[in-house]
Amino acid sequence: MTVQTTVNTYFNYINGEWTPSSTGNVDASVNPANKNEIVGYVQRSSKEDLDKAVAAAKKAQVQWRKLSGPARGEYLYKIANAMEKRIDEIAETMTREMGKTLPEAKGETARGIAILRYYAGEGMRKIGEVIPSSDSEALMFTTRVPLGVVGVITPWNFPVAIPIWKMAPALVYGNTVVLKPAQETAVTAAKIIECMDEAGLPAGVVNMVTGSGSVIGQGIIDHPDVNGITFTGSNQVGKMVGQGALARGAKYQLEMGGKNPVIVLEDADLELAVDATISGGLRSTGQKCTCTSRVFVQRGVYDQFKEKLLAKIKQLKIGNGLDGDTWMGPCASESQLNTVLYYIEKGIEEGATLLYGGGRPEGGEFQNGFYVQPTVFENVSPKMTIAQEEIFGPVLALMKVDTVEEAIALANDVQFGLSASIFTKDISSMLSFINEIEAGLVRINAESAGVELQAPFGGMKQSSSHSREQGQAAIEFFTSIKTVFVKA
Ligand SMILES: NC(=O)C1=CN([C@@H]2O[C@H](COP(=O)(O)OP(=O)(O)OC[C@H]3O[C@@H](n4cnc5c(N)ncnc54)[C@H](O)[C@@H]3O)[C@@H](O)[C@H]2O)C=CC1
Ligand SMILES: O=C(O)CCC(=O)C(=O)O
Repeated sequence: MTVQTTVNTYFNYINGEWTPSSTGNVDASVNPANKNEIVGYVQRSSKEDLDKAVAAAKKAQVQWRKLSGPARGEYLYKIANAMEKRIDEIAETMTREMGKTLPEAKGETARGIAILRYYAGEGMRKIGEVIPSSDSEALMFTTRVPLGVVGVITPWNFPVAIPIWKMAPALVYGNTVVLKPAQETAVTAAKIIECMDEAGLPAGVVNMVTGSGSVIGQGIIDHPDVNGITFTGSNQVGKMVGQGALARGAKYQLEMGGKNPVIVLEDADLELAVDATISGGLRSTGQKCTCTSRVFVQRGVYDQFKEKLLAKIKQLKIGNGLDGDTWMGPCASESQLNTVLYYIEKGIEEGATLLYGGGRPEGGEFQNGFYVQPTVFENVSPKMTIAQEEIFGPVLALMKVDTVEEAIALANDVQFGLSASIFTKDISSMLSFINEIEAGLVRINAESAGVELQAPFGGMKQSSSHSREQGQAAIEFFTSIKTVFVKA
């Protein structure tokens, strides 16, 4: 057992001040690689704390929206610089709090910095266009205005990138923010906010309130002064956010689950397909909404693909994400581990064949962490639970197909439509896939996970609210268009 000497307590950030919750209660954020290690204590806040944060954001918005886009962008550059100085500390905190490996955590933090710089630049780009009026003496154009106060509700799987890809565009387009990060990764979130504070962001422009989803998340949904809500997380909660926001006329944006397919055709580069399936399915312990979970392999290469896949998976080193040779860390929490184990049991119960993994690794350092083995099933039929529901763990379901048409039809036979990949050299198979696949991210000869910050991100069907985040698409959510007609 690790002996800890000091464990920091992290406060809410309200109106530019680090503020303890009025409840006096805190939650321990634990290290999923070693549940005896507490990474920090975070506030278990009340509706009263949230009300203060929303009031601060509302007040600050009056001045913040008056700044020019380039001036707001300058603040984002400063935040990026502050984060860059602390990249190692933030990445290490993320690994200790959430479990992903240190290189992944560092990559994610670097991505957060790049996102801030991207949106800093967006502060200088156009926000409207001139449209010819039918009146030749009039000027007609569009401009954009901020929504006001934006509630940002985020999950634990990308504790830096997701809050930043929501907050950076919110801010640059003139909104103020109340962030409610996942309680599981609230220490990492506090470190991002510390960088915002160090960058001298005016008081109230960004606020953070930590606590339970049912109190603080629901409080954001219901708050009359929160004008827009951007959410990433489970479908169940996403629907509550959407319905609650709609009921009071607030704007909302939801990014939710995936059940992402990979199709491997007979002409595929099998080494590439195997590596991409492993990376797309098992990196971050399968805890990405873009993770590969179903693999449709054409009959002629099925056995070869399976053998290569299993041989490589057997080599993967599971362990603490801080250890240099670890490839896959633990699940992010005990509850996520239990969810993954539940789905593995369900797969076995419903008659799928377990090819590899299926349980918790035993012995030594694994005893105190939320570890699970990478797991591969075959003989999975399309209606089985493990072929339909999001698992959010390192579990792959292999399915044999005869044709590309069959593969695409089965790939589409789920409620989700986030990301999808195909491995082939045949241009007509690629084109059928691009046209027919029901997914917001369509990937050819590349893994299903992998998002570029300058491109639109979002899903079809039940994976999102049909909106897109990131890149220039973000302006659509974080602003309202005004169509202006001017006649002298
Ligand atoms: N699409 C994605 O990126 C993610 C999907 N998930 C899926 O969700 C499952 C459960 O993970 P959770 O962390 O429990 O996700 P969740 O949807 O419960 O949590 C996401 C965020 O919503 C907040 N929240 C929870 N209840 C709320 C409520 N009633 N009102 C408003 N906000 C609320 C949480 O505190 C957190 O900040 C995972 O197993 C996975 O399948 C989880 C995280 C990310
Ligand atoms: O794959 C990525 O980088 C982003 C995935 C994502 O948005 C998520 O898992 O919530």
